[in-house]
Amino acid sequence: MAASASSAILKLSSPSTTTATWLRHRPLGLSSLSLRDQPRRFIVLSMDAKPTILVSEKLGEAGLNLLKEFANVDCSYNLSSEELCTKISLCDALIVRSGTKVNREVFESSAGRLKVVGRAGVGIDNVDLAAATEHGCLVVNAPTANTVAAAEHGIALLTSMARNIAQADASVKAGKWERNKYVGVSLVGKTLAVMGFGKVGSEVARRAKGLGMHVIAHDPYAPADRAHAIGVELVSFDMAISTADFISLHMPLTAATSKILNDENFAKMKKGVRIINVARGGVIDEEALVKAIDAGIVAQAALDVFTVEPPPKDSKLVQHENVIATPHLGASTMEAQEGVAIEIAEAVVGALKGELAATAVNAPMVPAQVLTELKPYVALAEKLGRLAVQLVAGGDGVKTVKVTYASARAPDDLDTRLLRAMITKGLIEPISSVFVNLVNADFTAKQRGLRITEERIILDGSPENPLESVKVQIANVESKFASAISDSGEVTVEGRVKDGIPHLTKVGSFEVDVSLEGSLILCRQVDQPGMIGKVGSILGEENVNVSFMSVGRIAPRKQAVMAIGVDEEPSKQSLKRIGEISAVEEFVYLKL
Ligand SMILES: NC(=O)c1ccc[n+]([C@@H]2O[C@H](COP(=O)([O-])OP(=O)(O)OC[C@H]3O[C@@H](n4cnc5c(N)ncnc54)[C@H](O)[C@@H]3O)[C@@H](O)[C@H]2O)c1
Ligand SMILES: O=C(O)[C@H](O)COP(=O)(O)O
Repeated sequence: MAASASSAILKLSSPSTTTATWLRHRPLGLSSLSLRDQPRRFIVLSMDAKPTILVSEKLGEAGLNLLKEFANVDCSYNLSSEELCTKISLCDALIVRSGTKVNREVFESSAGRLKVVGRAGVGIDNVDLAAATEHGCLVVNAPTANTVAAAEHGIALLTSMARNIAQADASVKAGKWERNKYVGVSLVGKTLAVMGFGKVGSEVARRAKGLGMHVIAHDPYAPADRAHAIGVELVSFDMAISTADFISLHMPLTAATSKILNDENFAKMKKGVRIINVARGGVIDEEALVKAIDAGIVAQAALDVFTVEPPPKDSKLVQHENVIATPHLGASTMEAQEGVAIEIAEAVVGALKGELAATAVNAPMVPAQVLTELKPYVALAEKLGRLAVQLVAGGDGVKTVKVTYASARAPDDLDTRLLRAMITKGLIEPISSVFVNLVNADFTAKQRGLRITEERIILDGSPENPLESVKVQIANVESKFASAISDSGEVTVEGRVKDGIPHLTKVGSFEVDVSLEGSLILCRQVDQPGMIGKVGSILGEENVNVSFMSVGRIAPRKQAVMAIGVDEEPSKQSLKRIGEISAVEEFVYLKL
């Protein structure tokens, strides 16, 4: 195919604006339909019916009020898993604390309607993140509002364990006066090992220093200077557990931390060590802990969290006289619960409105100002993906896609994750029943064996706009519109944003200029007078409004590609008549 040439533009009506689609979902009220049955039109939720938010555990009043301003709120506590699965198909968002298991079945039962899971707290080990991501469901948490409450509870357990407060209180209430039995141990000068030096761990460390303790910490990912700043030394795991008089656990429950305190590690501890756990029950092998207490290795344990919550009534661990227990109260202060409720309500409402959440757990975080700037480019990216895949003969063969961004911005000043996700959405949705958004785009591409590579072209000049152009190329495929194959052999479409509107500027090697709205007809023809009129009158006869027309040609009277934007879908008969115009060599109709 010859190189590109000049392009003539004929603007016929003014285009309307498009809306960013990073978390677009299927329309409300269609949850009972299968994915395949559902229309391929996506809407931004806030523009349509009021969403429904299910709150499955007690949430602070201030948060509930925020939710109610925006959505129908269903507060249904203590649901069985079956009840949750039944309700979820009618909900757009779910808000939980640690007591609700949001497993794969929940996402499957939602049939695609659930867009956001909000965890009103830190730990997300009760949410199946992989399943959420696969279903394109965003998970957000409230990571900061209960930090101080958890740290204070850790210190409360530490001090009350050291002075036998719980046992002594029970004894006095039972009418006894056992002053010799409840002699405690002092904290000052003792070594506390903080395992997990994150938000809660560092606050515990700070407070323990105030009690005169020597504080060390183990955290493979914590920066040493943050620890030094509060006078804490970061040490190895073995050093921490073998030198400590008190061990306080503050790491998340992950595959790596599951049962990290086990027989082997209890054996390394100092005899008489005391353990505090306000993290997650699963980080301790509870049977091993009972054995370690019975063997005198562990003198006492103070536990707020358990592998199974609530623990069985006859739990040896809970019943042990050297163990004090609280029912997962770390985050339960009035202040923390109000804070958590507001934090999660804002995150969930924001996500439902299509804003990117700062506390997203399973999606890349794109700051709001970047999102605003990228909005028209997001629409462009999705449309280029849709066009490119529809130009492929038998779209299923699409495996290798190259995206080229031309920009005057420095490489680290352009976040392309959102654009890549939207190109992926555009590439996959027209040829499948899969729904793609920012959350599941990379996963879905990988699952379908779609390899997307990205390249940057750095342009000279002032970087007023984030991007000059975006080019999408699909390699190793045939096209149903041969002119869409560029000189280098790929199906190629290129576009840019003009006055906030996405435009198609190149097809194959032909330059065109057509605003990307409605649908598009591409025709290759021998350039000659009267072509625009002929096509325009066929469409006009059936009242199809032409929004844009542009002709890109190699040279006068040689081959040209005409791009025609149409507001309505032309009938098959009209398309056939366009194809029958003698100068038309090939044509294709593409839905945007
Ligand atoms: N009991 C409660 O009510 C309550 C309240 C709040 C938080 N929590 C729990 O406390 C834990 C900490 O919460 P946070 O807000 O401080 O989280 P955080 O993410 O700020 O801190 C966790 C820290 O653990 C570290 N870590 C990860 N793997 C580790 C490992 N193998 N060994 C040592 N450190 C490791 C991380 O680097 C991080 O610094 C979480 O499990 C959370 O669910 C419980
Ligand atoms: O991870 C957390 O935030 C805490 O464990 C609090 O859990 P809760 O919200 O169930 O009290």
